[in-house]
Amino acid sequence: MTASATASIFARIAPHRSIRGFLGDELVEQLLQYAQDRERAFTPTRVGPTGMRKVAEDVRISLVLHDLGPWRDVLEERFRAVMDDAAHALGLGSIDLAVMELELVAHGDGAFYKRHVDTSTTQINARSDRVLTGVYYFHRLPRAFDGGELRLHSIAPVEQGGRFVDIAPERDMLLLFPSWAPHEVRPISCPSGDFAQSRFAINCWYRQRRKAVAAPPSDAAVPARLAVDPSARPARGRDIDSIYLEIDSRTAAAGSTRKLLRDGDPGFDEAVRLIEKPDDADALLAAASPAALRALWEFGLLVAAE
Ligand SMILES: O=C(O)CCC(=O)C(=O)O
Ligand SMILES: [Fe+2]
Repeated sequence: MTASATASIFARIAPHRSIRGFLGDELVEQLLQYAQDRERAFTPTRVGPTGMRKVAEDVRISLVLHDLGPWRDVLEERFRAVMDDAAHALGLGSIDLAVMELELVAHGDGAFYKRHVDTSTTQINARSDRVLTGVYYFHRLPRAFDGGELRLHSIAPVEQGGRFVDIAPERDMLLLFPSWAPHEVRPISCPSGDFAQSRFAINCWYRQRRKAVAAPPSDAAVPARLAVDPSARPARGRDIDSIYLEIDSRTAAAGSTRKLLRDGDPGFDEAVRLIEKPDDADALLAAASPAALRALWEFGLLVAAE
C-alpha cells in the first residue's frame, strides 16, 4: 500500500449510521420520567479501564446511572434487534455477542467528554471486547440545551490531514459506530441547570466474545484432595466483570495452558461462587462434579491440599 493510500484511510471518518425514531415517543417520555425520578442515584462518570476507573474532570464531566430499572429488558431487546444489520453496514462482520453494557448518561450544563475511543476500558485479560457503540439520545421538549454534538474523528488528527463530523443529538435517535473510532462530546450549555432538561443518552456497548484457545486434553490426574489457593483473596461484593477478571488473572498466574474459563463451561459457576464466597469452599467442593473439579484445578482456582 502506498503512503498516500495509508494516509487516506487514517484521514477517513469511521462509518456510522443513525436510526431515527428508534424507541418512539411513548418510551422516550417513560425514560425521561425514569431519569427524573432517579436523579439522586446518578453519580459522576469515570474514565479508565475496568477496576481502575476514576473521575477525571479534565476529560469527562457527566452523570451516570447503571441501573436501568424496569426498562433494562426492553432496551436490551431493542438494541439487540439492530445489532446484526448495523454491524454489517459498518463493516464489522458478524458479532459474536458476549454481553451488552448499558448505561444512562446525563450531560447537563458544562458537561463534555474529550476525544477518546470506547475500547480503552478493556483490560488485557478481559473475556470480551467492545466492538460496536450505540448512543441513543433523548431529552425534554422544548430542548433546553445547546451543543452536545457527538464529534466523530478520523484516526489522523486534523493537523495530519484528518477530518471530523459533528452529529447533533436528536431526540429518539440511535447513533451507531465502531467502538474503535475516536469521538468526543462537545460542551453542553443548559442555562436552566435543571437536571430534567439534560442531554440524556443511553450508551450501549456490544461486546464481542474473545475466541477461546482450545485446551489441550489433559491426562494428568486431578489430586484427590483440593483446596482453595491460599493466596487467593476474597472478593465479596465485587461486580461480575471484576470476578471474570479475577478468574482470568488467576488462570494466567497459575500458568495454565488453558486460556479462559467461560460461561457455560464446567466449573464456571463454581469458579464465580468460589471467588465470591471462599468461606463456602468446602460445601461447594463436596457438591461439585468431577468435571467441574478438574476445570477448577486446571484453571488454577484450586490447588492440591497439603
Ligand atoms: O453521549 C455521547 O454522545 C457519547 C458518549 C460517549 O462517547 C461515551 O460515553 O463513551
Ligand atoms: Fe465514547
